[in-house]
Amino acid sequence: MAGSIDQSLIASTQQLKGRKNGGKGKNKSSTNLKKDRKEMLYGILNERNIKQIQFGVSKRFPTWYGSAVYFDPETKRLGCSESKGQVHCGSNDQYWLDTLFVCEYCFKYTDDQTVFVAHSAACLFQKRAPGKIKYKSPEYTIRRVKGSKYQLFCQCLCLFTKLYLDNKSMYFKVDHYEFYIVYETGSTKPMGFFSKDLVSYQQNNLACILTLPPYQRRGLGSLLIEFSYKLSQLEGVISGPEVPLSPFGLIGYLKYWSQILYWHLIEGDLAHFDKVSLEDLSIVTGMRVSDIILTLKHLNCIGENNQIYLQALNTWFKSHGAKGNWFKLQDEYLLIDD
Ligand SMILES: CC(=O)SCCNC(=O)CCNC(=O)[C@H](O)C(C)(C)COP(=O)(O)OP(=O)(O)OC[C@H]1O[C@@H](n2cnc3c(N)ncnc32)[C@H](O)[C@@H]1OP(=O)(O)O
Repeated sequence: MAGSIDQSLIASTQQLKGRKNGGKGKNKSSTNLKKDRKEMLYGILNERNIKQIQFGVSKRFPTWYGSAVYFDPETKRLGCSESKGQVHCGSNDQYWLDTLFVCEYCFKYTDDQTVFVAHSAACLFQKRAPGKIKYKSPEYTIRRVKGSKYQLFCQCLCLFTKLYLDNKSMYFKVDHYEFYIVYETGSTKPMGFFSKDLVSYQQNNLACILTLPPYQRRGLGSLLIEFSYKLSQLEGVISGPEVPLSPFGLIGYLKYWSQILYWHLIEGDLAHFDKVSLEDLSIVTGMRVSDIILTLKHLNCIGENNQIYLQALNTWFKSHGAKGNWFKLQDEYLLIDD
């Protein structure tokens, strides 16, 4: 049964590769052909085409964005066109599919509920999550999953992510990425992740981050961002996320960066300095100077000549009541030995 889910994915991957390597489009102008290819490759769609996700047996939620990558472009059917699943909407309808069933352990997908139920009961990742534990507190565990080792898992995760993130489009070439996946300690259900490009020329510490919709606004995004900085600091690099950030990415990062800057300037190691430069802040926090400036501007705490207004920073923090609970990550639970 699980094999049927695999076939679905593999079929759509092959179709995509076929397009990338030449496609068909015999009578189309080269501009249209280029546009078609790009859309196929990145799954770009202007509107949502899958109405909702059945995630595991008990969670159901809407998609945020469309993605063509799951589908055969001609039939708009999932993966290969032999699917016996749902009747797909007509070409005038917004939705190509009403419900995509996604395994909450491995992210394999199908449009056939029977296949899904059988797979859910047998999924190997339900018993044992992939990858190596890099952080384990009583509350949360973060595992590093190498794209080169768990290719299908990472590809399925990337495909799923596209439904919640418009501006990132890496699905199949996962070999050069590592994925850091957060679980509740003792559970094998992924709650969120970030990916990291192993050959990032900009030395980004994070390529893409997603907290799965049922688990958002619990501090997991902040935990993962903090972990990404911990990794880059251990590597001895000043770093930050790949840009552009999505609107939610920007909100999340600004909140995290504001807290970090506040802590270092008001409570931490820089609190007793008379004068602090942006470079000092960058060294201490591991943040890029550009991200520090962006954050201080957002907080209205930076003047001409990059002078930092500590009083304004204090006022901002008092009004936002974010005292205490500065760091979500606890160093004693880190398991980073390689
Ligand atoms: C480099 C990149 O990858 S950019 C792409 C970022 N990813 C995405 O846009 C994918 C879809 N979005 C998400 O997955 C999530 O919204 C994330 C990853 C951005 C944040 O994940 P979460 O686990 O919800 O973050 P967390 O709970 O730590 O929230 C951090 C802060 O972000 C802000 N925030 C997060 N979600 C929202 C929201 N829906 N509305 C308003 N503010 C929000 C809040 O300030 C929040 O703090 P608070 O809850 O104390 O007020």
